[in-house]
Amino acid sequence: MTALRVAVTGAKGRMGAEACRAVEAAEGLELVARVDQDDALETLTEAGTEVVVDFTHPGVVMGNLEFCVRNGIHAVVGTSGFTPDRLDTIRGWLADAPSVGVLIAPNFGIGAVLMMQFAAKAARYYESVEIVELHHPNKVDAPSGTARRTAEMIAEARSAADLPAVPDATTDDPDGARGARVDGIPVHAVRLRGLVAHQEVLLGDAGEMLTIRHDSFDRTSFMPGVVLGVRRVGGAPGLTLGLEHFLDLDPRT
Ligand SMILES: NC(=O)C1=CN([C@@H]2O[C@H](COP(=O)(O)OP(=O)(O)OC[C@H]3O[C@@H](n4cnc5c(N)ncnc54)[C@H](OP(=O)(O)O)[C@@H]3O)[C@@H](O)[C@H]2O)C=CC1
Ligand SMILES: O=C(O)C1=N[C@H](C(=O)O)C[C@H](O)C1
Repeated sequence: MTALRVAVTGAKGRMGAEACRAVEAAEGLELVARVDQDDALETLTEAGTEVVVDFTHPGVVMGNLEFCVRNGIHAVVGTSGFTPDRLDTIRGWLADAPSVGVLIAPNFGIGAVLMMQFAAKAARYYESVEIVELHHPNKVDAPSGTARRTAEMIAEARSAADLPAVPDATTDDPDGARGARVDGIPVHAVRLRGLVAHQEVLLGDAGEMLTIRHDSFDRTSFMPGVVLGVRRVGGAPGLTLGLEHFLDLDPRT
Protein backbone atom coordinates (compact mmCIF):
# COMPACT_ATOMS: atom_id res chain seq x y z
CA MET A 1 0.00 0.00 0.00
CA THR A 2 1.37 3.45 -0.88
CA ALA A 3 1.76 5.90 1.99
CA LEU A 4 -0.52 8.93 2.32
CA ARG A 5 1.47 12.04 1.42
CA VAL A 6 1.16 14.56 4.27
CA ALA A 7 2.54 18.08 4.69
CA VAL A 8 2.51 20.32 7.76
CA THR A 9 2.04 24.10 7.60
CA GLY A 10 3.39 25.95 10.62
CA ALA A 11 5.96 23.17 10.80
CA LYS A 12 8.43 25.10 12.98
CA GLY A 13 5.82 26.04 15.59
CA ARG A 14 5.01 24.31 18.87
CA MET A 15 2.20 22.20 17.40
CA GLY A 16 3.57 21.94 13.87
CA ALA A 17 6.86 20.46 15.05
CA GLU A 18 5.00 17.91 17.18
CA ALA A 19 2.71 17.10 14.23
CA CYS A 20 5.74 16.49 11.97
CA ARG A 21 7.08 13.98 14.52
CA ALA A 22 3.69 12.27 14.79
CA VAL A 23 3.26 11.97 11.02
CA GLU A 24 6.79 10.60 10.62
CA ALA A 25 6.09 8.00 13.31
CA ALA A 26 2.68 6.94 11.96
CA GLU A 27 2.39 3.84 9.84
CA GLY A 28 1.08 4.51 6.33
CA LEU A 29 1.81 8.26 6.44
CA GLU A 30 4.73 10.00 4.76
CA LEU A 31 5.80 13.55 5.65
CA VAL A 32 6.50 15.13 2.25
CA ALA A 33 6.79 18.84 3.14
CA ARG A 34 7.33 21.16 6.10
CA VAL A 35 6.06 24.65 5.36
CA ASP A 36 6.52 27.65 7.63
CA GLN A 37 6.31 31.44 7.53
CA ASP A 38 8.67 32.17 4.62
CA ASP A 39 7.90 29.17 2.42
CA ALA A 40 5.70 29.35 -0.68
CA LEU A 41 2.45 27.40 -0.57
CA GLU A 42 3.41 25.93 -3.96
CA THR A 43 5.79 23.73 -1.94
CA LEU A 44 2.66 21.73 -1.10
CA THR A 45 1.67 21.02 -4.70
CA GLU A 46 5.29 20.44 -5.81
CA ALA A 47 5.59 17.78 -3.10
CA GLY A 48 2.43 15.99 -4.28
CA THR A 49 0.71 16.57 -0.96
CA GLU A 50 -2.58 14.73 -0.40
CA VAL A 51 -3.34 16.00 3.13
CA VAL A 52 -2.17 19.20 4.83
CA VAL A 53 -2.07 19.59 8.60
CA ASP A 54 -2.32 23.29 9.51
CA PHE A 55 -1.11 24.69 12.83
CA THR A 56 -0.31 28.28 11.88
CA HIS A 57 -2.07 31.43 12.97
CA PRO A 58 -5.68 32.67 12.83
CA GLY A 59 -4.49 35.48 10.53
CA VAL A 60 -3.10 33.19 7.81
CA VAL A 61 -5.07 29.95 8.01
CA MET A 62 -7.84 31.04 5.62
CA GLY A 63 -5.33 31.76 2.83
CA ASN A 64 -3.70 28.37 3.40
CA LEU A 65 -7.06 26.62 3.29
CA GLU A 66 -8.19 28.37 0.12
CA PHE A 67 -4.98 27.23 -1.55
CA CYS A 68 -5.52 23.64 -0.41
CA VAL A 69 -9.15 23.43 -1.51
CA ARG A 70 -8.41 25.02 -4.90
CA ASN A 71 -5.61 22.49 -5.45
CA GLY A 72 -7.60 19.42 -4.37
CA ILE A 73 -5.64 18.91 -1.14
CA HIS A 74 -7.51 17.65 1.93
CA ALA A 75 -6.91 19.68 5.11
CA VAL A 76 -6.78 18.86 8.80
CA VAL A 77 -6.89 22.16 10.62
CA GLY A 78 -5.98 22.76 14.25
CA THR A 79 -5.48 26.49 13.99
CA SER A 80 -7.99 28.51 15.98
CA GLY A 81 -10.06 31.53 14.93
CA PHE A 82 -12.99 29.93 13.10
CA THR A 83 -16.10 32.12 13.26
CA PRO A 84 -19.41 31.03 11.66
CA ASP A 85 -18.63 33.46 8.78
CA ARG A 86 -15.29 31.78 8.13
CA LEU A 87 -16.91 28.34 8.13
CA ASP A 88 -19.45 29.57 5.55
CA THR A 89 -16.63 30.87 3.35
CA ILE A 90 -14.95 27.45 3.45
CA ARG A 91 -18.25 25.74 2.59
CA GLY A 92 -18.42 28.05 -0.45
CA TRP A 93 -14.94 26.99 -1.63
CA LEU A 94 -15.80 23.33 -1.05
CA ALA A 95 -18.95 23.62 -3.16
CA ASP A 96 -16.59 24.03 -6.14
CA ALA A 97 -14.37 21.13 -5.00
CA PRO A 98 -16.81 18.42 -3.91
CA SER A 99 -14.20 15.67 -3.47
CA VAL A 100 -12.08 17.66 -0.98
CA GLY A 101 -12.39 17.10 2.77
CA VAL A 102 -11.63 19.74 5.40
CA LEU A 103 -11.60 18.91 9.10
CA ILE A 104 -11.64 21.89 11.45
CA ALA A 105 -10.88 20.54 14.92
CA PRO A 106 -11.00 23.14 17.72
CA ASN A 107 -9.23 20.57 19.87
CA PHE A 108 -7.53 17.27 18.89
CA GLY A 109 -7.30 15.97 22.46
CA ILE A 110 -9.66 13.02 22.81
CA GLY A 111 -10.41 14.00 26.41
CA ALA A 112 -11.05 17.60 25.38
CA VAL A 113 -13.52 16.45 22.72
CA LEU A 114 -15.30 14.34 25.34
CA MET A 115 -15.28 17.29 27.78
CA MET A 116 -17.06 19.39 25.14
CA GLN A 117 -19.57 16.63 24.45
CA PHE A 118 -20.27 16.09 28.16
CA ALA A 119 -20.72 19.83 28.69
CA ALA A 120 -23.21 20.07 25.83
CA LYS A 121 -25.07 17.04 27.18
CA ALA A 122 -25.26 18.51 30.69
CA ALA A 123 -26.17 22.03 29.56
CA ARG A 124 -29.94 21.70 29.49
CA TYR A 125 -30.10 20.56 33.12
CA TYR A 126 -28.47 23.69 34.61
CA GLU A 127 -29.63 27.27 34.99
CA SER A 128 -26.07 28.67 35.05
CA VAL A 129 -22.98 27.85 33.04
CA GLU A 130 -19.60 29.52 32.63
CA ILE A 131 -16.41 28.44 30.84
CA VAL A 132 -12.89 29.03 32.13
CA GLU A 133 -10.09 28.32 29.64
CA LEU A 134 -6.49 28.33 30.85
CA HIS A 135 -3.46 28.39 28.52
CA HIS A 136 0.25 29.12 28.22
CA PRO A 137 1.04 32.85 27.94
CA ASN A 138 2.38 32.54 24.36
CA LYS A 139 -1.11 31.94 23.01
CA VAL A 140 -2.10 34.85 20.75
CA ASP A 141 -5.89 34.55 20.70
CA ALA A 142 -8.59 34.67 23.37
CA PRO A 143 -10.92 33.10 24.06
CA SER A 144 -9.52 29.81 22.79
CA GLY A 145 -11.12 28.04 19.84
CA THR A 146 -12.06 25.22 22.19
CA ALA A 147 -13.86 27.59 24.56
CA ARG A 148 -15.62 29.29 21.67
CA ARG A 149 -16.87 25.99 20.24
CA THR A 150 -17.87 24.71 23.69
CA ALA A 151 -19.91 27.86 24.25
CA GLU A 152 -21.61 27.43 20.86
CA MET A 153 -22.48 23.81 21.64
CA ILE A 154 -23.81 24.72 25.09
CA ALA A 155 -25.84 27.61 23.67
CA GLU A 156 -27.36 25.30 21.03
CA ALA A 157 -28.33 22.77 23.72
CA ARG A 158 -29.84 25.48 25.94
CA SER A 159 -31.77 26.93 23.06
CA ALA A 160 -33.13 23.50 22.05
CA ALA A 161 -34.32 23.09 25.66
CA ASP A 162 -35.89 26.58 25.66
CA LEU A 163 -33.72 27.74 28.56
CA PRO A 164 -33.59 31.49 29.19
CA ALA A 165 -30.36 33.49 29.35
CA VAL A 166 -27.99 32.57 32.18
CA PRO A 167 -28.88 34.57 35.30
CA ASP A 168 -26.58 37.51 36.03
CA ALA A 169 -27.51 40.65 37.94
CA THR A 170 -24.31 42.51 37.01
CA THR A 171 -25.00 46.07 35.88
CA ASP A 172 -21.64 47.66 36.75
CA ASP A 173 -18.54 46.05 35.19
CA PRO A 174 -16.34 48.83 33.74
CA ASP A 175 -13.25 46.57 33.46
CA GLY A 176 -14.88 43.51 31.93
CA ALA A 177 -14.43 41.34 35.02
CA ARG A 178 -17.36 39.17 33.95
CA GLY A 179 -15.41 37.99 30.91
CA ALA A 180 -16.43 37.65 27.27
CA ARG A 181 -19.81 36.38 26.06
CA VAL A 182 -19.90 33.79 23.29
CA ASP A 183 -23.47 33.12 22.17
CA GLY A 184 -24.54 34.42 25.58
CA ILE A 185 -22.26 32.07 27.55
CA PRO A 186 -19.67 33.78 29.81
CA VAL A 187 -16.10 32.77 28.92
CA HIS A 188 -13.02 33.64 30.99
CA ALA A 189 -9.44 33.33 29.71
CA VAL A 190 -6.41 32.74 31.96
CA ARG A 191 -2.81 32.97 30.63
CA LEU A 192 -0.27 31.48 33.01
CA ARG A 193 3.37 30.35 32.73
CA GLY A 194 3.56 26.59 33.24
CA LEU A 195 0.20 25.80 31.66
CA VAL A 196 -0.37 24.13 28.29
CA ALA A 197 -4.12 23.86 27.50
CA HIS A 198 -6.89 23.42 30.06
CA GLN A 199 -10.60 24.10 30.33
CA GLU A 200 -13.28 23.96 32.98
CA VAL A 201 -16.99 24.13 32.36
CA LEU A 202 -18.90 25.12 35.51
CA LEU A 203 -22.58 24.25 35.57
CA GLY A 204 -24.68 25.50 38.49
CA ASP A 205 -28.18 25.06 39.76
CA ALA A 206 -29.90 25.45 43.13
CA GLY A 207 -27.69 23.79 45.75
CA GLU A 208 -25.24 22.09 43.36
CA MET A 209 -22.44 22.54 40.87
CA LEU A 210 -21.06 20.18 38.21
CA THR A 211 -17.48 20.85 37.08
CA ILE A 212 -16.20 19.26 33.86
CA ARG A 213 -12.47 19.74 33.43
CA HIS A 214 -9.87 18.66 30.91
CA ASP A 215 -6.10 19.20 31.05
CA SER A 216 -3.54 18.80 28.28
CA PHE A 217 -0.21 18.70 30.12
CA ASP A 218 1.81 18.06 26.97
CA ARG A 219 1.26 18.64 23.23
CA THR A 220 1.68 14.93 22.56
CA SER A 221 -1.90 14.67 23.89
CA PHE A 222 -3.17 16.16 20.62
CA MET A 223 -1.31 13.80 18.28
CA PRO A 224 -3.54 10.68 18.22
CA GLY A 225 -6.35 13.01 17.17
CA VAL A 226 -4.23 14.65 14.48
CA VAL A 227 -3.21 11.28 13.01
CA LEU A 228 -6.82 10.07 13.12
CA GLY A 229 -7.92 13.22 11.30
CA VAL A 230 -5.26 12.72 8.62
CA ARG A 231 -6.34 9.13 8.04
CA ARG A 232 -10.07 9.94 7.89
CA VAL A 233 -10.36 13.36 6.20
CA GLY A 234 -10.01 12.09 2.60
CA GLY A 235 -13.03 9.83 3.12
CA ALA A 236 -15.17 12.72 4.39
CA PRO A 237 -15.67 15.23 1.56
CA GLY A 238 -16.97 18.67 2.60
CA LEU A 239 -16.53 20.44 5.91
CA THR A 240 -16.34 18.49 9.17
CA LEU A 241 -16.41 20.60 12.33
CA GLY A 242 -15.01 18.74 15.32
CA LEU A 243 -13.03 15.53 15.74
CA GLU A 244 -16.06 13.92 17.42
CA HIS A 245 -17.39 13.08 13.95
CA PHE A 246 -14.42 10.74 13.42
CA LEU A 247 -14.55 9.14 16.87
CA ASP A 248 -17.49 6.76 16.37
CA LEU A 249 -19.08 8.00 19.60
CA ASP A 250 -22.01 5.95 20.87
CA PRO A 251 -24.95 7.06 18.68
CA ARG A 252 -27.37 6.61 21.64
CA THR A 253 -25.73 9.52 23.54
N1 LIG B 1 -6.78 22.12 17.59
C1 LIG B 1 -5.90 21.82 18.55
O1 LIG B 1 -5.95 20.74 19.17
C2 LIG B 1 -4.82 22.79 18.86
C3 LIG B 1 -4.78 23.98 18.21
N2 LIG B 1 -3.79 24.87 18.45
C4 LIG B 1 -3.80 26.07 17.62
O2 LIG B 1 -2.80 25.92 16.62
C5 LIG B 1 -2.28 27.20 16.26
C6 LIG B 1 -0.77 27.19 16.38
O3 LIG B 1 -0.42 27.05 17.74
P1 LIG B 1 1.12 26.95 18.16
O4 LIG B 1 1.77 25.82 17.46
O5 LIG B 1 1.12 26.98 19.63
O6 LIG B 1 1.68 28.34 17.59
P2 LIG B 1 3.17 28.69 17.13
O7 LIG B 1 3.23 30.18 17.08
O8 LIG B 1 4.15 27.96 17.98
O9 LIG B 1 3.28 28.09 15.66
C7 LIG B 1 2.75 28.69 14.51
C8 LIG B 1 3.75 28.52 13.41
O10 LIG B 1 3.16 28.94 12.19
C9 LIG B 1 4.11 29.76 11.52
N3 LIG B 1 3.48 30.60 10.53
C10 LIG B 1 3.03 31.86 10.62
N4 LIG B 1 2.54 32.28 9.45
C11 LIG B 1 2.67 31.25 8.59
C12 LIG B 1 2.35 31.07 7.23
N5 LIG B 1 1.80 32.05 6.50
N6 LIG B 1 2.60 29.86 6.66
C13 LIG B 1 3.16 28.89 7.36
N7 LIG B 1 3.52 29.01 8.66
C14 LIG B 1 3.26 30.17 9.27
C15 LIG B 1 4.75 30.53 12.65
O11 LIG B 1 5.94 31.18 12.25
P3 LIG B 1 6.41 32.51 13.06
O12 LIG B 1 6.61 32.06 14.47
O13 LIG B 1 7.65 32.93 12.35
O14 LIG B 1 5.27 33.50 12.94
C16 LIG B 1 5.01 29.38 13.62
O15 LIG B 1 6.16 28.64 13.28
C17 LIG B 1 -3.00 28.20 17.17
O16 LIG B 1 -4.09 28.76 16.49
C18 LIG B 1 -3.47 27.35 18.33
O17 LIG B 1 -4.59 27.89 18.98
C19 LIG B 1 -2.82 24.62 19.37
C20 LIG B 1 -2.83 23.47 20.09
C21 LIG B 1 -3.82 22.44 19.89
O1 LIG C 1 -3.03 27.69 21.50
C1 LIG C 1 -3.12 26.58 22.10
O2 LIG C 1 -2.22 26.14 22.80
C2 LIG C 1 -4.36 25.81 21.95
N1 LIG C 1 -5.23 26.21 21.08
C3 LIG C 1 -6.46 25.59 20.78
C4 LIG C 1 -7.61 26.49 21.13
O3 LIG C 1 -7.52 27.71 20.87
O4 LIG C 1 -8.62 26.00 21.65
C5 LIG C 1 -6.57 24.20 21.35
C6 LIG C 1 -5.94 24.02 22.69
O5 LIG C 1 -6.73 24.67 23.62
C7 LIG C 1 -4.52 24.56 22.69
